[in-house]
Amino acid sequence: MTSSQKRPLTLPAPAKLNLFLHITGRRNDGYHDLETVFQFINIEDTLTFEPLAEQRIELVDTDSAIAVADNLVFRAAQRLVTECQHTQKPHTGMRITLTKRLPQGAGLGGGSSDAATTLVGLNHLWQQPVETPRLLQIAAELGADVPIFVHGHSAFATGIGDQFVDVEPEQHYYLVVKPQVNISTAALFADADLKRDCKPLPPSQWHWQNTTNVFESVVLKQYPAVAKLHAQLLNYGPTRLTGTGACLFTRFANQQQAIAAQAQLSLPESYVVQGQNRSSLIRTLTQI
Ligand SMILES: C[C@](O)(CO)[C@H](O)COP(=O)(O)OP(=O)(O)OC[C@H]1O[C@@H](n2ccc(N)nc2=O)[C@H](O)[C@@H]1O
Ligand SMILES: Nc1ncnc2c1ncn2[C@@H]1O[C@H](COP(=O)(O)OP(=O)(O)OP(=O)(O)O)[C@@H](O)[C@H]1O
Repeated sequence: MTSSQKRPLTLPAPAKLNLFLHITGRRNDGYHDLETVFQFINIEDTLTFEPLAEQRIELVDTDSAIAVADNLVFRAAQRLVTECQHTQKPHTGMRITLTKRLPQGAGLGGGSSDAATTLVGLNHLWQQPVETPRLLQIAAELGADVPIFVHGHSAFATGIGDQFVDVEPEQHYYLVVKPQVNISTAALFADADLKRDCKPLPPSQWHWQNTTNVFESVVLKQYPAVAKLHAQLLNYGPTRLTGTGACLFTRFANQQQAIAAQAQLSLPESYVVQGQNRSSLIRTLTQI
């Protein structure tokens, strides 16, 4: 480790939207094959990495709601330590301070992005002990949404959401609204009403009009509060669920229109954001 890398390093963990989300089949391992377009947005958690003299991982979490051992940051860091031990690559102890800003259970991938920033950040600080293809495998073991944040570019994804063809969707503004409901990802994937037989689309042929989020109809049926918000937002522009929810996002041509809609509506938690085709993590790392 060079002397400059002994200083604390702060890296972003941005959120994503699923611009659409189809299920093309059910697999034998309990997971589903998906088709989705991931686009990053400019709201993020941050993680600060400070090397420690001792060989241990310490997590300082400003959101005490998640037990340290369950936190995806801690699990990702421990997983990378194990990988370095197996391959006899050098690594040092680290204090990681997580500052949460992204809502949880939102379909914005906050926990997954925190895990990816941990993998990428530690791999950077430890002088790249793990090659990118292996880092992507480790990411997928931590959660289906983690690999896209390691990849760091908007992509049409297949597999469990871990096989990528880069795309450049228009960088619209979105009003992202978090309804006050808690939705279980695993329960929604198990729902009997879920459409699981979408016809595969070539990556170049997806657009808003010929796609949907297959979870949307299930969520709107089960959660009247989300259905009501969805109906209100539709008056302002195309509106869709991200991931398995709970967040809805409405597309706008410019920031002013999104801010005006946010001001007119009496919303729970909401954010005006811009789509980004390179993640803030990758943009930050290329500047270091
Ligand atoms: C819905 C999405 O957010 C779309 O981006 C992701 O597919 C969900 O990714 P995630 O939250 O990282 O999900 P994981 O923690 O890996 O999986 C939670 C549960 O969702 C189900 N699951 C998840 C992803 C997938 N492709 N098929 C599934 O069936 C499985 O039952 C799994 O046990
Ligand atoms: N660092 C973390 N930040 C947020 N959630 C975490 C974290 N570590 C573990 N979790 C757990 O992961 C669950 C999912 O959180 P997350 O914020 O990633 O949801 P999400 O936005 O719905 O993500 P996804 O789109 O991947 O389903 C939470 O219920 C939480 O208990």
